[in-house]
Amino acid sequence: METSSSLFLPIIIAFFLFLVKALLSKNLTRTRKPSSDDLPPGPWKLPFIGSLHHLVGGNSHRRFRQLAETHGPILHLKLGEVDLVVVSSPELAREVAKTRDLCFAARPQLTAGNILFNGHHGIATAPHGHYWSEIRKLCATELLSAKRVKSFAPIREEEAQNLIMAILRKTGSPVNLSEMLPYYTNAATVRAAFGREMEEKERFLAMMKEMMRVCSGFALVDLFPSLSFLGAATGLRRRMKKVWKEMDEVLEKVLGEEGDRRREAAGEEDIDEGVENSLVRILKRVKENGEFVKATLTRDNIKAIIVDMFAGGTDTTTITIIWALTEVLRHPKIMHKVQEEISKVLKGNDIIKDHDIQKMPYLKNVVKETLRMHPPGPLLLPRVCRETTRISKYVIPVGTRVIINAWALATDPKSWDDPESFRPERFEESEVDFKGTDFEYIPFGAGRRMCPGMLFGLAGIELWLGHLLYYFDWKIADGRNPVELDVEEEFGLTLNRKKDLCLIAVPRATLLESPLMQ
Ligand code: HEM
Repeated sequence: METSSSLFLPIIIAFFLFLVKALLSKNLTRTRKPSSDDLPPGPWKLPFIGSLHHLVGGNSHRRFRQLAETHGPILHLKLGEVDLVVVSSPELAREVAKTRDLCFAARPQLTAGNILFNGHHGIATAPHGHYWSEIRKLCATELLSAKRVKSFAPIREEEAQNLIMAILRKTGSPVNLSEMLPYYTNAATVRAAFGREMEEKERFLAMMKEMMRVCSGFALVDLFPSLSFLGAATGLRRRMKKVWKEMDEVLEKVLGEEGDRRREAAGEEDIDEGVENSLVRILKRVKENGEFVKATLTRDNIKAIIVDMFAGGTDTTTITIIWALTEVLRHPKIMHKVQEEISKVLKGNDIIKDHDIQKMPYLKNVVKETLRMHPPGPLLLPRVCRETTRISKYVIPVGTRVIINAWALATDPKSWDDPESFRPERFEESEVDFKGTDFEYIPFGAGRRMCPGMLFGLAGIELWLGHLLYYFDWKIADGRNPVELDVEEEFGLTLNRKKDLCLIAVPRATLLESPLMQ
């Protein structure tokens, strides 16, 4: 949700379009009044835009926390025509994502979801129902299961080594890690999804980027659904259709090639294991064999699922590594402790393997602490109330969008000692985990809609971060001390570091003397 001051121009345009429409029809419709006095409290609202002005001038997770400090841990806001409830305490988050999970298991149906993939859903935007529960089951048992994630270990290791060698080639000059990292994290996802490198990888990744850009914008039409012409007036529909057309072309080609390769391989004893194990192959098998009992899996669904894996997985992975690296560089003692831990585990064998990571609890706690302070999805993904219900003593009308401010929960002094300090050791002293049962810490969400890609994401983050910390020391390009790195944020679809992370890599003996150099 974009909340910069640039929000106002589209609002003003929308306001005038609204007036014109109302005057032409001579039927000035009133904004629906709250259905009951029992709605949660919230800040004062203006006609037409509702509470939108309260979100200007800051990232929304921080604005919501400020509003919660004044009005309490459950807030009601009106964003244009849309009712929004934001919860900011572990007890209320538990009510939404556990006690009344079924009531809040739907996602809002937004313009993007209806245009991209011809309205055929992947996972994240799929309405709660048979299709969604079948695909979630498939994620748990096959697509993103622990066994499948483990089977991708060689891909992760190879891409991690490719990343290290690419950085090594730039020794002495600044490396923009915010630009370089996605290339390798995406390459690993491409290989997991399609079973091999992709001919049109550059084009596909550029399309993914454009798709994320189009979707992260402020979609006015989604806040004023009665003014459906806004989608055309703001050019959003046209941009979405254009992106989808190109993305569809690339995906059609990949799916077609995959079929050709299988036909060629039929009869051969050695069918390529990577292709056999790929996410696309599993999905095509499920489609061909009609393995979904209560729903149909279409070709467009397959494309949407693959795009969801990229959209849900690559940005979140890269951002977490960038934040972890930033925090570790700001805390040299932590850096030293991680390097020592990795050395100890490797015992002179200087190539980090996926399975080594399980013996590195401190590195894992660095990642945990990063996800506490800098969750890539600080507000999780929005849910929609499927039937009128209550949270605490307040009425939540059907159709209300509900957001859990996971960042506020994870930085609340009532739950955390010294929450603003980066201290991985706090997880040595506590049992709190991110598996969706400790509601003060839910960076992957909780309940039925919890992230199905947690294991896949963590496996990459831990391995790549381990590589970056073990094989290099780092300096800031402008000569400042790394402890001075800033932690300024920018929130679009995900919570990014505002400035790109540009560093100079200094290869350590661990790299120069390692088998990677042979
Ligand atoms: C650091 C890594 C990641 C983080 C922090 C993260 C976080 C999240 C969060 C907060 C949600 C919403 C949960 C809710 O509403 O309760 C989510 C949903 C989702 N994530 Fe992730 N994610 C990560 C990696 C991945 C990866 C690697 C994939 C796939 C390969 C993935 C695929 C998805 C999908 C498909 C959903 C939608 C689930 C649904 O609506 O049923 N995520 N993720």
